[in-house]
Amino acid sequence: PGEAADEAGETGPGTDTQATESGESGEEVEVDVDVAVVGAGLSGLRAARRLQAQGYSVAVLEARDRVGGRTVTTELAGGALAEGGGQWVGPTQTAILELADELGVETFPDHATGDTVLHLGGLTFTEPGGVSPSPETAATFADIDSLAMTVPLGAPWTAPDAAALDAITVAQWMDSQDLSSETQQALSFGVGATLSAEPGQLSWLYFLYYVHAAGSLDALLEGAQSLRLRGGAQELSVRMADELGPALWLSEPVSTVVDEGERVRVEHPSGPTLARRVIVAMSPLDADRIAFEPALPDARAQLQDLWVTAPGAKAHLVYETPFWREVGLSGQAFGDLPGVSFTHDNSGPDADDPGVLLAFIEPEQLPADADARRQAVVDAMVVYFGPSAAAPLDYDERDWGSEAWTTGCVSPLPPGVLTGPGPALREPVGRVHWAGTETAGVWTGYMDGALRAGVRAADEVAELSP
Ligand SMILES: Cc1cc2nc3c(=O)[nH]c(=O)nc-3n(C[C@H](O)[C@H](O)[C@H](O)COP(=O)(O)OP(=O)(O)OC[C@H]3O[C@@H](n4cnc5c(N)ncnc54)[C@H](O)[C@@H]3O)c2cc1C
Ligand SMILES: [Mg+2]
Repeated sequence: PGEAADEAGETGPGTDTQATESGESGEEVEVDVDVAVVGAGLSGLRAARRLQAQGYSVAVLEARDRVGGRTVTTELAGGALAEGGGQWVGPTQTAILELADELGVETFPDHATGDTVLHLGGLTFTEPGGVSPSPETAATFADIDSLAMTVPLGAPWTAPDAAALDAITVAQWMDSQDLSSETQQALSFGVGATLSAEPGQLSWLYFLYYVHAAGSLDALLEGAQSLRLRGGAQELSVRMADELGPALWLSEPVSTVVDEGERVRVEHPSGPTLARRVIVAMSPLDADRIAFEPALPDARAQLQDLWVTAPGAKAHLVYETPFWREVGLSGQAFGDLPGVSFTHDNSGPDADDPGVLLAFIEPEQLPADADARRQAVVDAMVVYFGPSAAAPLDYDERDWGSEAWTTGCVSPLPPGVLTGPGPALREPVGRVHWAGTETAGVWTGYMDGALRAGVRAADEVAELSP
């Protein structure tokens, strides 16, 4: 980037001052910034941070009035925090651990010691946490790990037998094996916990790709949930945003991206922003709500049309203390109560922090009225943890199914997508590049993958010296 580009970075988009540099054809091309990044989730912010550090001018355009995308932290009574979106990290998620370190955000161990509450068919009982799987389950998981390693990171469509693996669901694969019901349940639980899907919905190839991207099934089901971030996961985005300064534009939904050949015109309420290149940093389904001119190539358009995301919702209940710990409970409960099937201890790291119970809820199974829904969640907590749960100091709910700018949390792809238009996932279209956790080869679907994708997209753009 030249000096002119740096100047444009100081003034930001939508101003009269424009940088002028030679375009590829030798003609002068006017732009506001070198790179426009659409979306201020972890991926877009990471890309912008990297480009800015290398001297490129950037403008980050975010639809919401906040940064963080699928991570959002809300302060509740007593200073308790609700983690409305992504929250857990693990020891092999080095991209996020390194960034947290760089930004001064500490990690702390997730609390999961103690007995688990099970409530099934009207009966409540407890089970020691950390029960080890049967030898058969362990052997099946090891087989799945080996098969997953044959699926190339970032290019699952090139796996040997990709077409056959992508033609069946996880359920069909399970049926083809001679698995005990315990192993089937363990795998079904894993599919539900990681991708909010039933085994009958999910492509077998996609699941193997997800396992390889995480390193192993154990990394996916255990490791990925072992640490949390002090101050909440959104803090990473808030700190990256602080450093970006005026290059960040909130409440600026991008409606249209016009590739004019030597520059891109990005339309948003106080735009347009003119950039040499654009990084669209969101899931393919969210990107599908932006109009692209000229029209996207067939494969990319088809990918966006076929992409699937699963909604998800979390409720947080604040108590004076984590009272369940005193009676040896972990705060984890699994049960068949409608709409509240899983809970977790989401208290803060310090001894005097209030107690926080997180409930993964299914809003469609709960009353539509907000007060009645809250009461139903509280009632479920009483069933799981006793009368001490009856009067929370505070309550927070986040339903991603009703958020304007996010279609869903994770992407449970059905058969046929990866081996269909899959290769269009990361393929730049003219001057438009793609980030977002869905494009990550390592830890795809996770916050760590979002950061890796941001770095990769930034390097892709820098390599072309925009
Ligand atoms: C409930 C839930 C629980 C999760 N749990 C975990 C977990 O424990 N650990 C983990 O690692 N991951 C978890 N995840 C996944 C993790 O949050 C995501 O992988 C990650 O945050 C994605 O980051 P991203 O930047 O790729 O996308 P996003 O965060 O989705 O960012 C996209 C951004 O683009 C913006 N945008 C959309 N459309 C436009 C437009 N037209 N113009 C401008 N801006 C636009 C959006 O507002 C958003 O800010 C969870 C997600 C959810 C929802
Ligand atoms: Mg479309």
